[in-house]
Amino acid sequence: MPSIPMSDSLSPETPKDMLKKEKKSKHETLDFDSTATKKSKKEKSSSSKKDKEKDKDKEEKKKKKRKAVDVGGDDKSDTSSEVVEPVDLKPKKAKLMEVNNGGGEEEEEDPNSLSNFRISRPLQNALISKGIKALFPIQAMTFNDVLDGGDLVGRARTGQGKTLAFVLPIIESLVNGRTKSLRKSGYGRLPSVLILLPTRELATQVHADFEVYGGAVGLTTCCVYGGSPFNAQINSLKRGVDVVVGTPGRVKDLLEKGILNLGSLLFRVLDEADEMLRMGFVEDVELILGKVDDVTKVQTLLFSATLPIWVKQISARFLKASKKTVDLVSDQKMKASTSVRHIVMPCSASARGDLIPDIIRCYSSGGRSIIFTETKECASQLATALPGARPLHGDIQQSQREVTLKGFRSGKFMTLVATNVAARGLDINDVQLIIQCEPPRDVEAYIHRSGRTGRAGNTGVAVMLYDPKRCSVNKIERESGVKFEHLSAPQPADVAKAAGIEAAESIMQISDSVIPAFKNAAEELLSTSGLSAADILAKALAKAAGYSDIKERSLLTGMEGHVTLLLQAGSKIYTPSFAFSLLRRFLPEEKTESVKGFAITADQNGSESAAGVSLEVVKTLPPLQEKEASRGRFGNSRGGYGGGGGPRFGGRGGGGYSRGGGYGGGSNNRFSGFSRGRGRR
Ligand SMILES: Nc1ncnc2c1ncn2[C@@H]1O[C@H](COP(=O)(O)OP(=O)(O)OP(=O)(O)O)[C@@H](O)[C@H]1O
Repeated sequence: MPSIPMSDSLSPETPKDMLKKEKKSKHETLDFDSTATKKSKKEKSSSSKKDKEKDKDKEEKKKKKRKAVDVGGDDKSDTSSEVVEPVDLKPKKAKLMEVNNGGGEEEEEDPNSLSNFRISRPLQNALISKGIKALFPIQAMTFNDVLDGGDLVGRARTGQGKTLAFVLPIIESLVNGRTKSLRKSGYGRLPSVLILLPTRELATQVHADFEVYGGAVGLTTCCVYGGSPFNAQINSLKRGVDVVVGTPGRVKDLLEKGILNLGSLLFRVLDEADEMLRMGFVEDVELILGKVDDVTKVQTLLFSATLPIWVKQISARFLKASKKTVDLVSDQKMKASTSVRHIVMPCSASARGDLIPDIIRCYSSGGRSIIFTETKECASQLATALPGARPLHGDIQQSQREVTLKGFRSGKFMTLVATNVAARGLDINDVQLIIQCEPPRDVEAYIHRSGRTGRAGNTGVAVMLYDPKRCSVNKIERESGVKFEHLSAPQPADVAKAAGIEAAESIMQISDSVIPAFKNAAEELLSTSGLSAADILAKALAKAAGYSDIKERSLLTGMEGHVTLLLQAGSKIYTPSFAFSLLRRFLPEEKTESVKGFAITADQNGSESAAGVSLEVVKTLPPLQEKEASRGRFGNSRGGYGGGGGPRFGGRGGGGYSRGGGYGGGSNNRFSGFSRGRGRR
């Protein structure tokens, strides 16, 4: 859809007969409305209260899983991500009737509860101390096979517990199971387990899991990755460890130096195998796997989000023919997390800095946010621009990366701006919001980035920004199986309303002791300002919330100081120049001059009943024609979307115009634009 940007020069003297009352858009449901969201949240919570009365215990358990974010309004079913048989991570309840004191009482038992698996008491205790009482499906479906010695290829969506799917049966096997007698012990022992992961951050994370759960049963673990000194790793390996977790490059180095010896290996695990391929670790991985002489003595487990040809080849070459494949994604359409609300929002690169804080305000529920950028420079710049944010990318020294991740995990700061270095596997508590500054190059990156939220059965929100004039979200939507919610940028006024409520709450918490000191000034203001007490208080709340002015924001680009208009005509609008000719016909030249860009709406087959031309301010963005569809037709057009130099259309947002007759016949085509608003924040 061509978009018409308009400057605040749209004068009030626009002919009255041209003005048309703002129509209620049929796309209104897409608009961000913080008050509506709040209302639906309240409604939702009140209905859950009723449920609670019915079954208090049940609801209590549910509440533990359902964290602060309410991801859906009442209309969620229309627009939210497609849910394809989500793997239910909540405890399953097989109900057993038991007679107790003469009365029937229901006792609930989870078939995946820890006690139903061959997990020793100390390990069970360690799991329970971390809040884990039952195995997740990928764990339950693989535990016995791994414990009994089988090779395995495992696949499950992000955040569904793939790590413990190998950590737990390996530990149990080494301590109580099949490999107990084979495991080396004593000073200088060779490792029994090798885990390969693509990044240092992931290696550190998996190492931490082995420390907690393996440590509980007396196993020691060492983590080896590049960018950190060799000495500590060498000393640890010389002393002897049971488990080595590392990245392929450093593991290979240690093997070649003769420091790491895989002669006693009982288990090897490739985690995020497809990412190791993508990162170019093919040769290293193959070399490392080839170091084991007798593969019959080693159990090999492979976990991967996708199964590209190399991963299949690796599994054919290095896993036993009897291997089992447990694939909880398989050919299901929905590859991304089903507990995440997937949103796409038009936004130009230059508007990101202003828009992102508002997105965080609207969608993070006060939790952590991770923002993904395509480049390291962009991550650094954005982290500098956003208050309280820190960058994480490959050019940052390893020691600093560790400090940053630690600070983010511990809540020292709540916004991380990262490149794909943080896309895979990172498991950070309470990440409520993922923002992707632009669509990633491949669908896997989308799946993994958005999978940093909505983990372990919790919910989350993933917002992907895109510039409709540069790219499309169709490919990612098609390949990930996600059904995106198309929302436009939250309007600063809506965000400010929510901020005002928070500011009012915080004002009420201020001690009465301040009143005497400020009362005179307040009374003076009241008597001299000419404003009502409510107006003055509104300004004070705005100040407390950090607002000094409020601008409108383009629905097409997220740019502040712009308003989006919708132009409709009774005949097809193929080019911006035709749209401009329409505008010129009805509006003064200076109005058309202020148009800053265009996009063509998707509904090419408009209503034939449209009698003439209308121009109106829109509150919600109608679906846009996809970039692929418009390429060629508008690519070289004069005054294209967001471009300068094209014909312009001036105007201040508000109202619109229409004129009957004129363009009869043909379908009703739409042409929307944005114009400068007035306010300033
Ligand atoms: N059985 C369980 N019960 C409760 N929480 C669990 C269970 N298993 C794992 N978790 C938690 O779920 C979270 C996600 O687990 P994990 O990081 O292993 O997921 P993943 O499938 O490897 O995700 P990704 O594909 O993103 O790497 C972790 O915080 C983990 O502690």
